[in-house]
Amino acid sequence: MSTSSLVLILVVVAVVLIAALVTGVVLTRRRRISLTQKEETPKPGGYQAASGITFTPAAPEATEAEAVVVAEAPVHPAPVEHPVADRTEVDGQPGVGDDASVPRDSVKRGFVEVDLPVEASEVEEIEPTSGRLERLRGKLSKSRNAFGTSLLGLLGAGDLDEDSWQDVEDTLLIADLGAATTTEIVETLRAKLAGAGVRSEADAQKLLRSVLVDALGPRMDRSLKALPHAGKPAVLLVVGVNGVGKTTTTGKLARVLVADGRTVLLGAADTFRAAAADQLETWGKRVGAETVRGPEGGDPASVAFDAVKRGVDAGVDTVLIDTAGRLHTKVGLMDELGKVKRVVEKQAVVDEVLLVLDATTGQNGLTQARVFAEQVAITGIVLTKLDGTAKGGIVFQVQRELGVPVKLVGLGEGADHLAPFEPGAFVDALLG
Ligand SMILES: Nc1nc2c(ncn2[C@@H]2O[C@H](COP(=O)(O)OP(=O)(O)OP(=O)(O)O)[C@@H](O)[C@H]2O)c(=O)[nH]1
Repeated sequence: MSTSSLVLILVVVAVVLIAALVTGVVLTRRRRISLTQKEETPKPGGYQAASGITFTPAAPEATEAEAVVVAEAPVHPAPVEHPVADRTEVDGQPGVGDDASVPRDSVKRGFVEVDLPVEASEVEEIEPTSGRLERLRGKLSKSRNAFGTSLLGLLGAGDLDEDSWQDVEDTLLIADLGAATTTEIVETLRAKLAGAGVRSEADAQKLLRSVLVDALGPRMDRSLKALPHAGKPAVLLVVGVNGVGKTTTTGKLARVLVADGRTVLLGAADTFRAAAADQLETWGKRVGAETVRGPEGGDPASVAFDAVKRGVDAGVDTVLIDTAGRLHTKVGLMDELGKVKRVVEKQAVVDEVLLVLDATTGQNGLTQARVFAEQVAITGIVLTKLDGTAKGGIVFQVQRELGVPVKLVGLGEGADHLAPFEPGAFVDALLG
């Protein structure tokens, strides 16, 4: 073999080796890029499961997008906008400076930034809601002294003469049961006492208990319509004149719901009182609930609208709206209340309109109740400050007047001093 043939063979072998090497490198790189892309693609549902389990236990049915927004809700009051329409780049190149737009996955980045452990540790322990009325029965001591004790003393004494029956009637009237309820109760007691053979205070207590419980409409539906339906949150409006305890009740109610594992959003539609929104926001923070508020003196209906919209977008279970209570005798405020309800109803059903009444105001509270009931359909009454009055009998009267059940009672300024109203437990507390 000549030298030139040997050189030719070596050159051919070298070319083949180089070609094989280049092909191998290219194939290897392609394979690695392909693998990296697969790893970056999220597994279906993986993101949703993580956020749902960790942050949204009350809404496992939420879609992936909803779950992410809900997870952000307690810590990011302002909704994360997706300004797709504002995207300025049209050539596929990233914008710079003022032309830069938010990437499509910006919501997920927000989710990563959420500092939940800190927020969670600040959320307070909430007292269990069941049995609260029994636990708080001591708070009704003023009414018990004025009402139960004297009634039992009168009835337990045996046969009652007309003067004693007059005393029974006066006791009921002084306790604010109202004329109609008092007459009804006295007539029932007279009829039953005659045939029941009451000989001791224990007999009298048993009879009195059953008559009073019956007068409180024990079969009225006192459940709070506060659970989501048709994929939307329940919406509750809290109404009443100023100072009765609307904001406090809204805050206490948020705690009750959170204690039951619900997600809550608060709407500060009381834009008339400077501190009301701050007060509500503080209540919200204590249970990790977001508060939507507007400018002071702003349009309450607009705040209520924004709150419900935010609640729907965030997928919360319940939206509680605290309304303004100034000037209840002025047509303006009542018109405003009607407007708040109508505006909210453009987005979701208003499930409850809770009228808050201050039990210490007696007849004045009833006058307020009538004015409010003419404007909006009241679905439930919250009677506050029962701890501060000897006139717990207002419960009987207000239910009778409005034909609407007392659903909750306020028994103190403490954060958990709000109890579901239960006729049996209430009468037991009054009778000792
Ligand atoms: N003792 C007692 N005080 C209560 C109860 N509920 C509310 N309060 C107090 O009543 C006062 C007024 O309560 P708010 O919640 O600010 O009343 P509001 O109706 O929102 O008042 P405006 O915002 O002015 O309309 C506060 O000092 C509350 O602590 C209750 O059940 N018992």
